[in-house]
Amino acid sequence: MSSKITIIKNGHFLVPGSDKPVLSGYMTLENDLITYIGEAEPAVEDGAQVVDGSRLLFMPGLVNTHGHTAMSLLRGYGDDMVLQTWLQEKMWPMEEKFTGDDVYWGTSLSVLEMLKGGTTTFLDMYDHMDRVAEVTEQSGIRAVLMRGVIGLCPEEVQQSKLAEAIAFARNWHGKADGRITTMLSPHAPYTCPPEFFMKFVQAAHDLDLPMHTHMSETRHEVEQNVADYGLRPVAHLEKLGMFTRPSLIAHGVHLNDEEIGILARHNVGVSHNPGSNLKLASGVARVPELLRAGVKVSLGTDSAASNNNLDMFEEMRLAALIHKGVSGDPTAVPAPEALLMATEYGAQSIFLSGVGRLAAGMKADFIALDIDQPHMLPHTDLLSHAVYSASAKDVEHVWVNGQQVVKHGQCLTLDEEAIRRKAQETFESLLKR
Ligand SMILES: N[C@@H](CCSC[C@H]1O[C@@H](n2cnc3c(=O)[nH]cnc32)[C@H](O)[C@@H]1O)C(=O)O
Ligand SMILES: [Zn+2]
Repeated sequence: MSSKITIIKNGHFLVPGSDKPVLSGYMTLENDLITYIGEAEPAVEDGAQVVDGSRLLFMPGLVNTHGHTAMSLLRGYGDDMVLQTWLQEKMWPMEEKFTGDDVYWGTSLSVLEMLKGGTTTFLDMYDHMDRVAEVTEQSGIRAVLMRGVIGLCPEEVQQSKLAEAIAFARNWHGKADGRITTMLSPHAPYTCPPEFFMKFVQAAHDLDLPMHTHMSETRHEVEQNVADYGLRPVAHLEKLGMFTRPSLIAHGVHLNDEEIGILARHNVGVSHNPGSNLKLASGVARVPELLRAGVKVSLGTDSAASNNNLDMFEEMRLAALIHKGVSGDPTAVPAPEALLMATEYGAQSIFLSGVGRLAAGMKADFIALDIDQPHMLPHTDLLSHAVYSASAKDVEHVWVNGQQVVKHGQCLTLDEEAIRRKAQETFESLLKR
């Protein structure tokens, strides 16, 4: 098969953390990989597709490291309540009715929103995961998928959920041209009893897979964990062996210094979800302290039912702003760090190598923003604009694994009209069931 070669000319490219964080020049792609990025014009081969990059800002695709995509169907269905009430009174009763088809359409809605908004990789912890994998295959997006498991049920049900999680992780790891990888994810220490949680740890060892869970999201959770097990959640999960596996925890809002030390020592990543944490009044995670301790902090939206959108630009901006406000230090989480959290650190924290940065040899997962709009001018510092001024609506083009999936704001891989109609119909039918 002949190679597909693309050259982007006269663009601006974001390379946070490098000597030239805003580079003006050229980028070339060959099939699924970036083969060159630099100021000098590379030789163009015959038959290469040429993209005019002027008026566009190219940056790595955003990596959303925590979410429950099908819950977009419940966007706006439970606002202004704390986590436990929101879960028990609003989310769980509705989710109990979700069929595979519902998850298919809810996930399609989310993936459409994410791709159009510049997210090229997402993590999903949910149910009916075969259908989530199906949407991932069709849409061209990259995903780290796992069957989330709540263990507040009889032992036989626990066992069958665990078996399902294992089968899913085994079947789909490396599928869709390598765009899908898998992990194992007990939902949370407060929904999975210790012996059950440990079965996931054992399975993760057997399958050599990383682990993911919700942890230390609310003060109530921490107090309850101490009351039930005599330990705060971090020490509890350490004791259950989770951190003997490569791990990522979602939220980590309520952590003391000792716990931050434990996470750093075991190289455990934290998916920071500022929008969801603010909306559910869970609190503000100690991100500057986590970063200072060397913990890999990435960004996630959580579901659209607690956010209420999947705009990773908003998450990046929130992360860059709230920690300044809370600490009184304007240098807390500066723009390049927020951008790294949304890209390179994100990829690393979900164990994807070769994703998250514009560099030769990396996967061609990148996006282009329209920088000709009033809120993106003048071009003082385009990296600053990407973090402090931009939003999902500015995304003009998106490539994943070398394939263009969004062109001039239109998704090329999904049937947008069908998704719009089905999302509305599905929500209405859920209300009647
Ligand atoms: N229904 C599954 C479990 C699904 S895992 C994903 C779960 O996470 C829940 N969820 C969504 N956001 C949050 C959050 O911020 N904290 C804790 N749980 C959440 C969501 O309602 C969903 O039930 C079972 O059979 O065991
Ligand atoms: Zn969650």
